[in-house]
Amino acid sequence: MMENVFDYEDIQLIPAKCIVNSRSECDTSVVLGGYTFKIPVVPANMQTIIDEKVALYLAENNYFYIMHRFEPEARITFTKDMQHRGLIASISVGVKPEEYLFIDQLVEEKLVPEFITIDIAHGHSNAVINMIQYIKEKLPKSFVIAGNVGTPEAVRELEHAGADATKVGIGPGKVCITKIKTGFGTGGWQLAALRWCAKAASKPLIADGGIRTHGDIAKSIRFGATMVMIGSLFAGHEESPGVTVEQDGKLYKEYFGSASEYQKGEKRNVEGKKMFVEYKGHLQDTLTEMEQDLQSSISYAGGKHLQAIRNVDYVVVKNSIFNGDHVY
Ligand SMILES: NC(=O)C1=CN([C@@H]2O[C@H](COP(=O)(O)OP(=O)(O)OC[C@H]3O[C@@H](n4cnc5c(N)ncnc54)[C@H](OP(=O)(O)O)[C@@H]3O)[C@@H](O)[C@H]2O)C=CC1
Ligand SMILES: Nc1nc2c(ncn2[C@@H]2O[C@H](COP(=O)(O)O)[C@@H](O)[C@H]2O)c(=O)[nH]1
Repeated sequence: MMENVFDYEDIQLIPAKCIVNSRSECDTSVVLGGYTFKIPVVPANMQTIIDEKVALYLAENNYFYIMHRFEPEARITFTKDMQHRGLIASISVGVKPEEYLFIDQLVEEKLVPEFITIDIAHGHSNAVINMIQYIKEKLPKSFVIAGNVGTPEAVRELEHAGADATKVGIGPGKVCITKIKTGFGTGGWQLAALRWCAKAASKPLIADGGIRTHGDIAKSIRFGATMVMIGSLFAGHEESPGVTVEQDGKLYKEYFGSASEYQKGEKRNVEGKKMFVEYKGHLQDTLTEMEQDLQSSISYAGGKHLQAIRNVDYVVVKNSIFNGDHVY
């Protein structure tokens, strides 16, 4: 049994002496797969979070992106288009037999996506291990992100199979009902699970799900993440692909799980739900605010680079950091 578990809301990082005169001196950039990105954040590869337009915007502006896998036939054209523009191609795959044919098709067309993410709910499986090995054999230059996992054994096995990074988080997502329907996952202790996985990881970890505030990004870095994947905080933008609805004069955007009935088109093995989040303007405003908040985090960590956050002390303040306040 795991003891002393905690989640984002239970932790406060402890400030160290500031070494900058302005937060603008703090550098939030991160390197993944040999590419440098502006912030250690990637919008979730879900259909209400990213589409071709959002992917293009992110890539053109040096933000990491991962295109979803729910329009499988569009991926070849997408990869060609992005690379034709001199941008990275970062796509997702599943593990069913047709996905092996898709990898073969990439090879036939001499297309090598810079990033391929294997996007599966229970990533600690032979199905994912076999897919990692297949991609690494056929497209050795593609950077493979594999997941999702929630244990050090899983991180070790996927890294051993050839994954270049692993994605941690089973059940902490805002539209996730895995924890309720199956009793399993890292929901409620995602940050502690990340720390546990980080002890085994020899390659980058992506913390996926459960980020509710920008401070949670810094906390993820502190506990071992190189990057964080975020869904709900990106769902409410003008550019977000989810449908916009109006109720009582207020705008909302649709956000649904990749394992929801809405995504699957059927009620079979449903582990996700749909919700509406408040409309919050343009994507770039959120990205800029995330960058500024992270610059501030770095200054509190007493450094000039993200790495400084890794070294700070922390306290566990069980469920109390909001003091009854709302997040915003
Ligand atoms: N991060 C998270 O907590 C979660 C994320 N999701 C998201 O939902 C989407 C759908 O995920 P997923 O169902 O994995 O993908 P798929 O629907 O593509 O399923 C992939 C394959 O794995 C099998 N499979 C799925 N779950 C299990 C399991 N628990 N044990 C054994 N085999 C399994 C499926 O068969 P069969 O359906 O017949 O079992 C299928 O053959 C993904 O985008 C994923 O990221 C879903 C749940 C949790
Ligand atoms: N259990 C489920 N998890 C899902 C589903 N669709 C996506 N996800 C995961 O959630 C995160 C985003 O989390 P958020 O807290 O930032 O909103 C995403 O990246 C997936 O890993 C689903 O249907 N069921």
